[in-house]
Amino acid sequence: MTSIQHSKIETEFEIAVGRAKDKEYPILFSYTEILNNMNPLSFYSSAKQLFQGKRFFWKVPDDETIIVGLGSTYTLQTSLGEHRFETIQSEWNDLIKDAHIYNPYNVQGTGPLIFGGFSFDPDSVEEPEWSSFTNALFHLPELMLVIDKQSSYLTINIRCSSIKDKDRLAQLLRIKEQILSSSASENILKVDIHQEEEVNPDAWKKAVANVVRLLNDDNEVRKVVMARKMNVTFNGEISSDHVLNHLWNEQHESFIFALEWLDSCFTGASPERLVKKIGDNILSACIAGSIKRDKDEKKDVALGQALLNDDKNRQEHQFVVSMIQEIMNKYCHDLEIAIEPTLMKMRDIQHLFTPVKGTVKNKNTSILSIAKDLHPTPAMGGVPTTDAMQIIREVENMDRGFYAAPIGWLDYQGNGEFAVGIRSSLIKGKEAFLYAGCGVVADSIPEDEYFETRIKFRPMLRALGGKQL
Ligand SMILES: C=C(O[C@H]1C=CC=C(C(=O)O)[C@@H]1O)C(=O)O
Repeated sequence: MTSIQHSKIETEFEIAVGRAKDKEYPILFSYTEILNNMNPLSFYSSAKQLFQGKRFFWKVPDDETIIVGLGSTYTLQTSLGEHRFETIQSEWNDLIKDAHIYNPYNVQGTGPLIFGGFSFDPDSVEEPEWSSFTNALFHLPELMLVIDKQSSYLTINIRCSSIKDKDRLAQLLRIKEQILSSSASENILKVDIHQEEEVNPDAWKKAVANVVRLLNDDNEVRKVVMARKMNVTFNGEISSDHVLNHLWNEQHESFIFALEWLDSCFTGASPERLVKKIGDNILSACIAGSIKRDKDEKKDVALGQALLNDDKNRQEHQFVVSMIQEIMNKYCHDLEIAIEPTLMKMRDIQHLFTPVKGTVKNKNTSILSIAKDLHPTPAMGGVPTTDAMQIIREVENMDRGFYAAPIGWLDYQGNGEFAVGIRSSLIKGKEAFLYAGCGVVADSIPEDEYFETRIKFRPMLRALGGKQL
């Protein structure tokens, strides 16, 4: 940054401090500038010692938007389950209400933005690995890189109350210079797997069989998504840096995310967008119904055709379409939902996919309201939702934590995007906890569902250096 730009940021900072003094409470100062090209993984890794525990990474399919955050000038969180979406929205509104924002670029993601996620079920019994995560957790980063269609932008955020906070600004500017001049990237797996363990697979298959029985006996409950866990231990501390590198190299079609919090990192490569809101435009996606891939192209096409024509998978998928359609109709006009699903092909698996598009009826609708109403879709919970959630609590015997729940960002202009945190794991010290689930309906076969979840573990397991299941 040149000295002229330095003085510009200082001038803007002083305006923010002046406002904080007038208001007699801290004010958010946010300053965005354009950068020369910056490798997002280097950005994530380069100031690791300073920011570890408070970093995030977000990349959408085909690399169109990448957002990387370092540090947290403010952490928004709530341990309460009730009103957690509203709590985050109102805290965020309070933060940006009087903010002093310098952002001359009309580019998605630039300017102040919070990144984070929610737990799947606030009423589930907490397991120790998730103890530091609350029911909603978002970072407002101190330094943030946004890459949008090849251009890079840097946003600095500071909550300031007096001119003394200029020291933090000076520090962040120094750190920024160091980051921009370094080319740190940690792409080599430095630790080895000590042990890989699928947690109680036989008990899980029995639980699936019990749920299938229940679905056949009960006229009300139609679908329950059942998930299971793998525990992987390493001979050293595992870091999200190299895991992200692997995911990026291998999962181009996915949303790649990492949310660090203290000693843990929730990370994954999800195919599934929950909701995106840019201006008045809303996007969502119905993804449910799965089959494996085959290296032989002809066999792969045949598998895809079999999936498209399979009644059980079409039923699983239709539950998701109906629910998302109902919710989106509440918020949107001009709703467009394809009549027939198509195939979404990922490296390890293919899914039935129906895209959803609409225009928001009320300009002031918060993306968090839509996310709240959509969560959990029948691709993550079941039908009807309340019964399915209760069954999951009773039979799954596991704390899903942030797995299968909304993860993503929202900005100061009401834009944002959330995916569902599947194909994911929680990394903590020398351990990683991997999660995978599948839709169980009346004619599900437990052994097939078990095999499907094995496939769904693969992207994460490979990124961690594990043996192919
Ligand atoms: C719950 C998961 O997948 C969901 C998303 C796509 C397809 C699914 C299925 O075919 O069952 C699941 O509903 C998971 O990957 O852990």
